[in-house]
Amino acid sequence: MPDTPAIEVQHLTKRYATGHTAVSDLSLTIARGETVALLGPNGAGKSTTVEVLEGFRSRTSGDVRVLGTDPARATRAHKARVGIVLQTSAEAPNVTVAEQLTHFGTFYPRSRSTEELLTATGLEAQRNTRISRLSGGQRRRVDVALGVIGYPEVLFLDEPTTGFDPEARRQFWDLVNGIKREGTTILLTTHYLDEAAHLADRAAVIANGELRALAPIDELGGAEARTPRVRWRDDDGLRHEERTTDPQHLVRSTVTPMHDLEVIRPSLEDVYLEMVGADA
Ligand SMILES: Nc1ncnc2c1ncn2[C@@H]1O[C@H](COP(=O)(O)OP(=O)(O)OP(=O)(O)O)[C@@H](O)[C@H]1O
Repeated sequence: MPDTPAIEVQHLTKRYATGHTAVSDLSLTIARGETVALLGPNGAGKSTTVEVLEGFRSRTSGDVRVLGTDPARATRAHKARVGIVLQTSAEAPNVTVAEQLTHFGTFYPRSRSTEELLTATGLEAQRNTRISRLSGGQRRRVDVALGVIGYPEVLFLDEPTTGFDPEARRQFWDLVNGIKREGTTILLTTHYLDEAAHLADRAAVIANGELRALAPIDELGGAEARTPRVRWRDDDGLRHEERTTDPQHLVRSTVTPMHDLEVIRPSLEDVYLEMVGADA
């Protein structure tokens, strides 16, 4: 059924045994081939949501489908269509990179060759290196190689570049963009807004277990949130602030002196922080 959305979440609620509601009435639909970034402060409910979608966690109520299947009732055939890159890696430390990739390939009905994966992840030079000897960034690449080994139609990436240096992060983005171009649907959890801006078609902002926004990154918060602000002090030292799409006009048409004049264009971070408010 190619018309089925890749991911469909309707009114998902998860209440833990502690009584804490981690996710509350969350609904979102992700089309096939789309990359969506899940953003939100610590404790917002991102991991809980993703774990329900991965089939690792039960839900209290609501309907969830991944490739048309309820992950709570997933068969082996369904699991083979989904790639998961968790925050913590599960590789065997004493085998080499090539051995690990070849071994995992046997778990899938159709798998990428070890050579293709080594090239795609830039790990050719480490093919005979034991996993325990890899740097954190190299290990993360192995994680991703294992996540995409079975040609997944949906890929879950949970904070994939935490701890990366800026260059490694850029290389990793190239890798993910390549996977994206193959038509893979990606749900990416990240705390880096620049990562979301580079990789995602849309971002879902979650705070306090609730979906606050789901929109293309450059439309998050709506036009109002992106309207520039003009700030100044008058002769008496009083502060003024106005939002306007035409700061030049405002400045020209103000007849009284404007001191400490500033024009502030809200950044993605400003828009995000305003959206998550006191939860950040
Ligand atoms: N097993 C659990 N039992 C009880 N409460 C939990 C459990 N796991 C998570 N929580 C709580 O549910 C809320 C949401 O947690 P979750 O891990 O989904 O947030 P998150 O958005 O992924 O946060 P982070 O960005 O820190 O990873 C938090 O208040 C957390 O303390």
